Amino acid sequence: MMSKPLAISMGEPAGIGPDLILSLYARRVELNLPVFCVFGHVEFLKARAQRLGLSFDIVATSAAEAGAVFAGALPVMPVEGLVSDHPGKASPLAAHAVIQSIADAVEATLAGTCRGLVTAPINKASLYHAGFKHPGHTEFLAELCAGGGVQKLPVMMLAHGGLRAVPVTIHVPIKDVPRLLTKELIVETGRIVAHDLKQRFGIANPRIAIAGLNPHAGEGGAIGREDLEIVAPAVAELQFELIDAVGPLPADTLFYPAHWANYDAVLAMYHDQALIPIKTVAFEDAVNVTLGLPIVRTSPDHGTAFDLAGTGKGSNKSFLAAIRMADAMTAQAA
Ligand SMILES: NC(=O)C1=CN([C@@H]2O[C@H](COP(=O)(O)OP(=O)(O)OC[C@H]3O[C@@H](n4cnc5c(N)ncnc54)[C@H](O)[C@@H]3O)[C@@H](O)[C@H]2O)C=CC1
Ligand SMILES: NCC(=O)COP(=O)(O)O
Repeated sequence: MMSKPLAISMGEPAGIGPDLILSLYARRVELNLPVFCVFGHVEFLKARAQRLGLSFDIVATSAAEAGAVFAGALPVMPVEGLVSDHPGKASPLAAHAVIQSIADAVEATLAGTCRGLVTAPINKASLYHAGFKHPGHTEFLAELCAGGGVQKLPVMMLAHGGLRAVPVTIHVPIKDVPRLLTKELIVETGRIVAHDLKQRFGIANPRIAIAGLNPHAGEGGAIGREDLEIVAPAVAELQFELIDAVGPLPADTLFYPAHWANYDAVLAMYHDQALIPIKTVAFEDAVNVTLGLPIVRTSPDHGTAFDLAGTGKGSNKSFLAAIRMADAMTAQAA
């Protein structure tokens, strides 16, 4: 039986994502890549491949046929739109196709035609003209997966080996973090992380460290009261639910290797508190994985890298790691 493909959304056409998809496909045999299909614009992908000096067939097909096609040609689930090959120059005209490729890829994954989703980076600013209302994939995927019903809380996790960092608040202005950080949000995030580390990463009893919001986790209330009044009660609630959580711990020393090695995941209180440490130690290798959804979704940890798009000089290691992680997480459905 043909193995089910992973779905890959093409991402921002002016960015590095299409380059990495194409260059990885070119090395599919050497890298022993699992079957994947790209949700994207066929003529654009052909033009970018030509620009990069990559020569292989790119064919419009269906996800059901991807397994049969993959060895000889890159299978593409076509999206329509005005997508042109201008590396580094985002065009709002392409926005519709970029959004549609994500929506189609999610639909195919929810339907079980594809077994998991890997997204290439998007440039949100150029999507807003087309009505995109989300600060990132994470929030958009939660809406798509809800299908008009009640949305689940999507949880962002950046992972490399045993280092896993989760921002509790995600794409929000830093000034809003103290207001948005609630005991309920921390507890629900902790529950989802504990659940998905068990179910999707095979960790029987996940140990979760919870960072404080303030310097020194508030120093007993002297440097901000959120750690006493919000974070500590959330940790107590998680412990009451028999989740192995500790905190609030001072965030500045939490990512010292000998320290984080004691934990399977670190819950950080805001985006940069989680992402700066992991991107500093593992920018080329870390993977962004969304927890709490009915589908598996991974992506490289980096963005559109307009400065490198179309040059062939970008590293494809994080993208490769994202494919490998989605493959491993969905192996039972292959
Ligand atoms: N999952 C997604 O869709 C993501 C999208 N973005 C978007 O990407 C855009 C650009 O964001 P930036 O903060 O500039 O981050 P970026 O990751 O695109 O670039 C930051 C720096 O890292 C370098 N870099 C990035 N990827 C690389 C690679 N594969 N190999 C070698 N060097 C690489 C770039 O050349 C640049 O110097 C923004 O619109 C942002 O929203 C950012 C992160 C994730
Ligand atoms: N910095 C990571 C990031 O912004 C990725 O967001 P998303 O598009 O995966 O939600």
